[in-house]
Amino acid sequence: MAPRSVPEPVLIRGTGLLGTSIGLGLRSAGADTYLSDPSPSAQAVAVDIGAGRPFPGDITASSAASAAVEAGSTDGTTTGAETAPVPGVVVVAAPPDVAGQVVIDSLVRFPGAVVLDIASVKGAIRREVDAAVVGGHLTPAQAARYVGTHPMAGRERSGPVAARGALFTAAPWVVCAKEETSPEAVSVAEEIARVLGATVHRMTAEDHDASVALISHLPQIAASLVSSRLQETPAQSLALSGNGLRDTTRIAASDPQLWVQILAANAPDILEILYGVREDLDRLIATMEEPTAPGARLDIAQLIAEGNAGHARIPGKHGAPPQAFAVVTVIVDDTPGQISAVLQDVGEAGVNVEDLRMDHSAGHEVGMLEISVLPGRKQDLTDALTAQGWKVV
Ligand SMILES: NC(=O)c1ccc[n+]([C@@H]2O[C@H](COP(=O)([O-])OP(=O)(O)OC[C@H]3O[C@@H](n4cnc5c(N)ncnc54)[C@H](O)[C@@H]3O)[C@@H](O)[C@H]2O)c1
Ligand SMILES: O=C(O)C(=O)C[C@]1(C(=O)O)C=C[C@@H](O)C=C1
Repeated sequence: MAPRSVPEPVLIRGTGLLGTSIGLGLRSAGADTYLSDPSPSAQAVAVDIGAGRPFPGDITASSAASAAVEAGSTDGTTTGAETAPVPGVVVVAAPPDVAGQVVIDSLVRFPGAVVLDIASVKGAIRREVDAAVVGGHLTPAQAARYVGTHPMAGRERSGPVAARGALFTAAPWVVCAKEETSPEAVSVAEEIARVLGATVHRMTAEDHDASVALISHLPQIAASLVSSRLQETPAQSLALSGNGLRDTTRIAASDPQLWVQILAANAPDILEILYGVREDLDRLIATMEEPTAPGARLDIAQLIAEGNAGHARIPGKHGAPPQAFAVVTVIVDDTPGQISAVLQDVGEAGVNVEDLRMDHSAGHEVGMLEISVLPGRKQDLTDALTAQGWKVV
């Protein structure tokens, strides 16, 4: 059964982490999805995972591999003889540096379809589409079917194997329409975001790019800079790693290929922020060079306090104001079935899990399951789990 106001079928161009996650989410909402990727293996994995059917015919780069698929000589799922369906929506989930071209190609190739992209930087693609109109490659009516969007959810891994249908649940999803954008295209883009469980935020491409420079691109740079210090670190130092390091470096594992495109496409906005960071860093270095000088400790305290103030402004779950959840930490054996057994008991105690994370301490065969709950429920949960024989710390 099709979700309300998402015209089917939905064609997803680019079946990596994001495209496959969108396919999985839409499929579980009952939508009919087709998949296309110039990498035959990325497309085949996405199909196998259940994100949709292969789109018949070759709409990717005219590579030998895709020609072979058209001739029906690979896995047999696609043949040149099959009639290509007419998509109602095209979701472009290709890397940022080709997303603009794939958007333009989709607007021309599929005359009735709403076309949206989900690339991490919006201004550059908007400018490519506008330039195609000025250059006569697109009509204004074709360009009006395009909506730039950006789900603020992802992972530090790429490719379809890392995909999750629930990736977008409760995440912000930015929709960047222009005055000329057709209202139908905007409502289709917003409905897709909602069907996938996200919360829609409307803004201009310029405001979006300035925002993500700070809330997404700076954190990536910071994680990479911190982690790059670890390259020559002796193993005995790394063995002491705790949550401080893990919390600040998870996204340092991200794909360099993707991030070189994101950072290059948003360089002016990122630079503004980096200048500010450089000032703070210079101030800290000067202070640390003479840590006992009068005022030095106050300077350090101020820097940490400024961090406290900024951190306190990060919104909480579902975009709500930050809320301090209480954490109940349970020690579990590092064996299959332990986490589900704890969660079963949490459910039976009638306590809602607001957040969940698992930590392993180096060299120990146990894990620490951190269950975030509303502060008023902490004691109830601690008592209930202790009564069930769990070790709560
Ligand atoms: N990774 C994240 O956390 C994240 C979050 C939000 C948005 N995005 C955006 O989503 C898009 C995809 O990122 P990803 O993380 O899924 O990357 P990915 O590397 O996992 O997947 C990209 C896929 O696009 C395919 N591709 C390459 N050229 C193509 C073309 N011309 N036409 C169609 N497909 C093509 C690749 O073969 C690959 O399978 C990017 O624009 C990225 O900025 C990423
Ligand atoms: O959490 C992650 O691993 C992400 O990659 C998420 C994240 C982000 O910065 O929030 C990264 C880049 C995307 O454009 C959108 C989302």
